[in-house]
Amino acid sequence: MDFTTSCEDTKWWMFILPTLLEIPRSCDANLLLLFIFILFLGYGLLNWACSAGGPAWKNDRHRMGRVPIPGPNGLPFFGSLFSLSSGLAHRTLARMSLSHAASQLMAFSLGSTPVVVTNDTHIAREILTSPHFASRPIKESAKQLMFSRAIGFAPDGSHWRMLRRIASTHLFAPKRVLAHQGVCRLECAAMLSAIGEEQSLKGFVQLRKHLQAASLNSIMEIVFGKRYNTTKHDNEAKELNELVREGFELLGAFNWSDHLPWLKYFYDPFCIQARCAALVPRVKKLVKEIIKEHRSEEDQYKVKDNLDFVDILLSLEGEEKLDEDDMVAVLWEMIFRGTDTTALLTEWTMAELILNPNVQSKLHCELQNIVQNNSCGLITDADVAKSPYLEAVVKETLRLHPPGPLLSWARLSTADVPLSNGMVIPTNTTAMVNMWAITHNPRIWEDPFVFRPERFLESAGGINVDVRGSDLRLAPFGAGRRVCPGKNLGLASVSLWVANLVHSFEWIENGARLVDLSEELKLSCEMKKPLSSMAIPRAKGFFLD
Ligand code: HEM
Repeated sequence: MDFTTSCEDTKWWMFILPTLLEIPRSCDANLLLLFIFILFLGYGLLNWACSAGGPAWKNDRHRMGRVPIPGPNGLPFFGSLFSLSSGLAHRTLARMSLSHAASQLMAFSLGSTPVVVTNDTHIAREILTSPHFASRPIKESAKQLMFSRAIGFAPDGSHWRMLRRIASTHLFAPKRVLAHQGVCRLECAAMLSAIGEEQSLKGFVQLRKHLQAASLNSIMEIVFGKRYNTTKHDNEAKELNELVREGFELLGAFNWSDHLPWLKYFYDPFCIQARCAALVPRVKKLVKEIIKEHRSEEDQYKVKDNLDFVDILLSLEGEEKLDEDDMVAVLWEMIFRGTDTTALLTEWTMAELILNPNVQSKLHCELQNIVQNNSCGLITDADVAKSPYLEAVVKETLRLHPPGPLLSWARLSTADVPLSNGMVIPTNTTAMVNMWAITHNPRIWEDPFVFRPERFLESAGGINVDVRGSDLRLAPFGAGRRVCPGKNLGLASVSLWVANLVHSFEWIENGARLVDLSEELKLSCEMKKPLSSMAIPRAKGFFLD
């Protein structure tokens, strides 16, 4: 059936509708309103009925290429909003793609937002590396929380390129990541000590809060040059913790009015606008205070050898010089992005190691062999680099539990983009890559739901996959020019922490609270039930100094 013709053929009804309804000239306001409503409804129903992909794909936008993009119609006006506003969107989308035979590309509507999603490595590469997908759609909360001025949401252009260059050179370059490892090691030692204490006091450990404290402290030291004691009563640390948590909640919340713009005048169930408006002045106050402290030591950053990111931003000259609000946005984003992902990836890894004690013992053995002659007790970055099994364990966790199953932040097309499969993604379309569906595809990964690090060990017949964006079978950090700039820092921190956690303790399932791998999708995908486990010290005392 040709939908185009049927659509055009039916539209003439809208023009004779008033005659059919025989509206008298003197109709009262109520009748007029009813008439407008019927017209609106009729128009919505027509658009919905005629477009694969739902109401946002009206005017046959899904048919712009040689091959039309398949997808569900969803509901009139709302499209697939109800299916995707809660729960695990990556799993729902994977199911929807399957039922519409749309694994290469599926079109759907989130209210008035046209969206495509792919589960295919080739199409994913085309989207992620296309210069016409180098911008992102921005949520209202992200805009209000100043993220449009920072790297993650800044539109493709000279400002974004400059920010990225500054961050890549001064924060994420391999030399800088190596320099940051001293900080991560310090935080790691403090974390091990706190874990040992909790185990001896309670007989079990709730790991998440230790990981969150370690990652927040590390990133604070790298970015602000400040070390907080989040476990003690430090008011600034408490305030910072609250700001980060509130920000996560606001950015992670599904905001209906992002997709139904008219709704913001009537309905804001999570009070997102009001909460953002209350959060921004608190963030500005805290970050500006830190900038002020750095300014008062201005001549020092010219002679300090280990500069933090505030020092770097303050030292910029000429066209690179940022105004204070831009600096606040960039610094705030780094704290934000650097805290959550590393902590939750470490938690997932430890959960898998507890459920797979044979993998944990094998990893422990390898680490033991590496650090035989190491007297300091802690595993160092140099040791980590010698452990292929550790690398395989982290990769396997990234495959089974990618922290951003839909690559966290989507992309936006800035032109009509023809794909190699004959489909065309029209301009102004939100594009997502379902990395979770790719990493669980049985045609790509044997036994995709089984935790088996050996699949990444060449010595055991496995494959060597680069997770940094060049191989789309496993690209948890995205790919292309907007690939995660913090990937090396993230991987280095997670590897160091996992190595030390396993080297210092034997992790055993807590009989009273079994490990539950249920997911919860917020800004990132985390364990729904925080991990609780027994951590039995392997050697007495060294981490309690
Ligand atoms: C395990 C750790 C991490 C994971 C899994 C992760 C994942 C991601 C993903 C999937 C993206 C989107 C990429 C794309 O669109 O192609 C991203 C972007 C980004 N990430 Fe990460 N990330 C991690 C750690 C970090 C860290 C430690 C930082 C900074 C301290 C960071 C900063 C950023 C920034 C600034 C962007 C936006 C880049 C842009 O739009 O140009 N990430 N990350």
